[in-house]
Amino acid sequence: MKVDLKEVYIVFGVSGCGKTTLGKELATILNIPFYDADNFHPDENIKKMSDGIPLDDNDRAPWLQILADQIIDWNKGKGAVLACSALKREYRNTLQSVDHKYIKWIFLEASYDVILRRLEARQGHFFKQELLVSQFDTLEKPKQGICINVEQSIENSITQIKLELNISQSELGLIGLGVMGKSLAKNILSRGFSLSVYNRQVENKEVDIAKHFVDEQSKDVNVLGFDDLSSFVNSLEKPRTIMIMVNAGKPIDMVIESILPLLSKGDCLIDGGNSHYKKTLEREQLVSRSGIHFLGTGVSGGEEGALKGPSIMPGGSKEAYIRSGKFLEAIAARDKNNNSCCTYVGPEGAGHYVKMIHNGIEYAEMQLLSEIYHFLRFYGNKSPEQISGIFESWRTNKKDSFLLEITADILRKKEGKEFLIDKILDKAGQKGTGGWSTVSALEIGMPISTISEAVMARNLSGMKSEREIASEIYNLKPSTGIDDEEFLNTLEKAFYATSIINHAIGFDLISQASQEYQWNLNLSEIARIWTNGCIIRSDLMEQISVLFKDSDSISLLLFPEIVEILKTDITTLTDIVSIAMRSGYSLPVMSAATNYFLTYTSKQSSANMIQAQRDYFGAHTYQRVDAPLTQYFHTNWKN
Ligand SMILES: NC(=O)C1=CN([C@@H]2O[C@H](COP(=O)(O)OP(=O)(O)OC[C@H]3O[C@@H](n4cnc5c(N)ncnc54)[C@H](OP(=O)(O)O)[C@@H]3O)[C@@H](O)[C@H]2O)C=CC1
Ligand SMILES: O=C(CO)[C@H](O)[C@H](O)COP(=O)(O)O
Repeated sequence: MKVDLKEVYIVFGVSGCGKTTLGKELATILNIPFYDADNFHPDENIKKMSDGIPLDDNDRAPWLQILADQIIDWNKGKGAVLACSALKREYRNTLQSVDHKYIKWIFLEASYDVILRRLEARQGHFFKQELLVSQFDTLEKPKQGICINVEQSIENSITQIKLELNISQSELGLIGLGVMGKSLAKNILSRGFSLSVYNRQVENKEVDIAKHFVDEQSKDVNVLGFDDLSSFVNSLEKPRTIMIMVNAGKPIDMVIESILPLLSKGDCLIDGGNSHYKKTLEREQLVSRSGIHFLGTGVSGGEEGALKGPSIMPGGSKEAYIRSGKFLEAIAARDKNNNSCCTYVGPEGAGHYVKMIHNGIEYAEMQLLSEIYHFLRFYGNKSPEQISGIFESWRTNKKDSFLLEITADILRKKEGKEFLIDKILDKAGQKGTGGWSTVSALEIGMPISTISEAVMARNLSGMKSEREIASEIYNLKPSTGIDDEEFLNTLEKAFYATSIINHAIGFDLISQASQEYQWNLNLSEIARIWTNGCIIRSDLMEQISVLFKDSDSISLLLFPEIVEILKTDITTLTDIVSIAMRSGYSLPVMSAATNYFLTYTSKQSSANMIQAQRDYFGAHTYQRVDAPLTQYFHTNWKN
C-alpha cells in the first residue's frame, strides 16, 4: 500500500533562540503536531541532567537515534514540527533519517548578545554565561535550509518560512462555526477553495470546535482549524478575505475588535450575519481607518441554503466587492439561467438593509401561511395532514414557494400518532430583523402594514399567559364553517393576493430607502438573487424579477400583469377576511393586506379628516383640493 509521506520541519539553534515558540506557531498553522526534542531523552540522560552532569556526544547518540526513528514515523504519519538544538552537522546527519525532500531545516540565527539579553530577561536574573558560550562554540552553522533572523517578529518569521518553503496558505478564512458558519465552510470547501476556520474557545463549553470540524472533513479538502486568532490570520493568503458568521450585535463587535490589530492594509472582512444596517456603516468606517475593507453581507437560506448555496446580499465599497466578491459569487445558489444568486447590492449598509427587508417579507409570508393554517384547522375543521394536502395543491398551481413547501412538510410531521405541530407552543420567537424593518419604515415614512402586522402578531403571541386569561374571561366561541371547493379556491386566491401585496410593500420600502440613502439599488437584481437559495424564493419572485427588469420606478401593484390578478382576486381577500372576522378568527396579515390595498387604491382617503382635526387642535394647517398645493390654510374651527 502506498503511504502518503509528510514533511517534518526541524527548527534548530542555540538555547534561547525561540525554537519552541516559533515551532509551536508553525505547527498550529500547518495543523500538525509539535514535539520538543528534550522530551525524548533516554532515562540515563535525564538522570545525568538532573544530577547537573553535562551530556557529551556519547550520551547524545542514543537520544538522536530515538529522534531519527520518530522522524521516520512522523514522516509516515501526519508530519511534525520538531524543536531541537541540533547544533553540530553530525547531529543533523543522524536526524536526516528520511528522504531529504521530507525534512525542512529551519535555523534560527542570532548573535551571542541578543540571546544573552533574552535569557537574562527571561530568567529575571544573571544567566550563567559559560553555558551560552559553550552553545556558540559547539554551533556549526548550517549551509542549507532556511535561515531566520530571530530579531524579527514571529509573524514575519512565519511569513518568511512560508514563502521560502512554498507552503500554501488558505484563500479564505471563516470565523464562527455555528449553524450557518459550519454549513458555509462545507460549501466553501466543496467549491475547491482552501479554507482556514476559527471558533472561539469557551472553557468547559465550546472547546476545539475548529479542530473537530477539520477532523470531520474528508481528507481531500484543504482546511485548517484554529482556536488561536493570530495563527488563524497568519494562515491566510494576503490580502486576506475573512468571513465572520457570528451572532449580530456585541459578538461581531468583539470579533472585529480582536482581529483588527492582526490584519494588514487591504485585507477584507465580510460580516455575513444579520447585522443592523446602521451598525454596518459604523463598522465599515471603523475598519477603513486601518485600511481594511468591510462588506456587510446578508446571507439567506438557513442551514441547508448555506450548505448548498444561499442567496447572498453584499454591501459596502465597490472596491471591497471587486476584491472579495468572487468567493461569495462562487458559493451562492444559481438562478434559473445559472447566474450566481449573489450580486453587489450597494454601498454602506445596503446589503444588510436589503437582507433586513428580505426578512421583513419573510415574517409576513410566514404569518400569512400560519394564519391560513390556523383558519383551516379550526374554522375548516381540517387535520394538519389535510391542510398539508391543500398547500401541496397550491404549490403545483404556480404559487410555489420555499415557505409553502416547508409548511406543507411541517404539517405532515408526526410524533408517535400525533402531529408535532399540535405539540408546539404558540409563542413565536424573533431576533429583530422584522422589527428593524418596521422602524426603518417609520423613519422614512413608508407604510409596511403586512410586515409590521406580522411583527405585532409575534409580539401578541408572546403574551401567552395573558391571552389564556382573556380567553377565559371573554369565552368567545369561534365558529366552524363551510370548506367546500369554492371556499378553498377563494382562500387560495386570497393567499396569493396577500403575498403579492406583501412583496409590493417590501420592494416599495427598498425603493424608498434607495432614494433616501442614495444607494441606487437595482430592484430587478435584488429579486433575481432572491429567486433561489433564500427563504423567500418562490414562483412569484421569479415573476417579480422579470417585471422589474422592464421598469423599477413603479410599484409592483401598478404593473398590468399584477393589476389583472388583483382586480379580480381582491374580492376573495375581502371575503375571506370578513368571513374570518365574523367567525371569530384573526387574520393579521391578510387583513393588513386588505386595508393596505383598499387604501392604496382609493382616490379619496379619510385623511382629510385627520388634517382637519390636526388643524383644529394644533393649528397644523392643511392643503385644499381647490387651491395650489403650495398653499397652506388654517381655520378658526370654533367659530
Ligand atoms: N440560522 C439561520 O437560519 C440564519 C442565521 N443568520 C445569521 O447568521 C449569524 C450566525 O447565525 P447562526 O450560525 O445561526 O448562529 P449560532 O448561534 O449557531 O452560531 C453563532 C456563532 O458565533 C460564535 N460566537 C458567538 N458569540 C461570539 C463572540 N462573542 N465571539 C466570537 N464568536 C462568537 C459562536 O461561537 P460558540 O460556538 O463558541 O458559541 C458560534 O460559532 C447570525 O447573525 C444570524 O442572525 C443568517 C441567515 C440565516
Ligand atoms: O435570517 C434568517 C432567515 O432569513 C434567520 O433564520 C433569522 O434568524 C430569522 O429571523 P427570526 O429569528 O427573527 O425569525
